[in-house]
Amino acid sequence: MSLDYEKILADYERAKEVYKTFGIDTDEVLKKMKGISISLHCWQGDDVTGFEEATKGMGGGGILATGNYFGRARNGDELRSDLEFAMSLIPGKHKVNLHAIYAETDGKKVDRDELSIDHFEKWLKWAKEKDIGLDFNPTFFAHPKAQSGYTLSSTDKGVRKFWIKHGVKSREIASQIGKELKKTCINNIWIPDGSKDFTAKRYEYRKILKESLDEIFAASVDKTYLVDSVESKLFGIGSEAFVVGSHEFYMGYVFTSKHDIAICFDLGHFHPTESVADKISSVITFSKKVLLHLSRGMRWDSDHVVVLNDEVLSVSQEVKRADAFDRVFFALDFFDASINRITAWVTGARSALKSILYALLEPTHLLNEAENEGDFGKRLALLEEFKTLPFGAVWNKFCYESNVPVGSSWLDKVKEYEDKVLKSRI
Ligand SMILES: C[C@H](O)[C@H](O)[C@@H](O)C(=O)CO
Ligand SMILES: [Mn+2]
Repeated sequence: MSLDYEKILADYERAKEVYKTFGIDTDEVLKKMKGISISLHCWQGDDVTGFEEATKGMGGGGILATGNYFGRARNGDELRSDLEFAMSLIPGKHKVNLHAIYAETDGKKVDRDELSIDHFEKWLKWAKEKDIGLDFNPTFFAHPKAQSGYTLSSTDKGVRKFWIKHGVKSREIASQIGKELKKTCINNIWIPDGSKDFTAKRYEYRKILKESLDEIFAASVDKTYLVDSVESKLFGIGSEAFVVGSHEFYMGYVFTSKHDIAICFDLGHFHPTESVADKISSVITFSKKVLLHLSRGMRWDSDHVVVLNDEVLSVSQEVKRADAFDRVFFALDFFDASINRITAWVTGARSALKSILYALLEPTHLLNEAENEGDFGKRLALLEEFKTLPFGAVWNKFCYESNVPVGSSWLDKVKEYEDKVLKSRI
């Protein structure tokens, strides 16, 4: 269903008046929205397969994309074309998040410890053409040297050395990507290390991980555009009893390191009743940057497509209430192979952006006023009133102004692309 411009505009003008009575200038909010970018994870497009011939389908590290929908991107050109198409349906200008396994090596075997910026030339050229930023992730899974379940915390010196070198190379690549594009490039380290069952060696593994990270971060790289970050996890498939890189471990690490390292919170990496939204203000109090991996855990870290749920909304509200959009970076992290992968990207990205818009439209000053007056009933009542403000009309205007389909009409375009492009990949 699409709406015509006059209707979008009329609805918007009415919404603008309503928000004005609550002290919110919707035109200003729309201006802010145009400057907000989220990082689209390339791995939704191919079920985290990557382009390395030797490791394709190897899996591991608890990364599991379930489903068998046709049309998975099989190479860089297909993945870029799918991303480009997805981005044409998402309002705003966004970044693309790469993993090291998306290197393009012209058929040559280049192991992860030998990767360089040259292997990402096509991505760079494409990003320059599109004037978009790229983020980066070393890939510490789906590799023979990760099959023991330990990488940077391995007790095997050879294995550890290999992964440290991969970590160093990845930082170099991310730094160069940032410099080439003149845009921040976040290099996020997530490792799968852990144990399926009880271990008596938790302390030993964590000491080793600390040493490995120290080596990776000691290597000098130009940080003009590079933001380092580390991502924790509570448990994973195959690491149910113990995860070396836990939340406490990384909190300790970033707060004691002399290097400037952000902390990454993945919404699927905590106990289901734990609120990631609540963690943001704690971390930024100490001037640390935060990377968010927006995801949707279904009973566990299942990496379902992001929807506009309470969790995602509260995360955006916390960032808005702290006015921290310059210190908190939004990225998507889910992989669903059971539905059209472009529908997955667009749904997740549009929902993430809706949460940000919803948060920016919140008359937070009225909540603060009520709280300062000690009128907590008013605070609660206002929160409830805000839920039915005409947010949808502002969202539609944002889509319209961004030249992307308004309403659900983007689904027709996905269907066309599916028929024309994806079906031929079967
Ligand atoms: C592929 C990603 O790097 C990965 O999903 C990681 O960020 C994660 O969340 C692992 O559970
Ligand atoms: Mn993640």
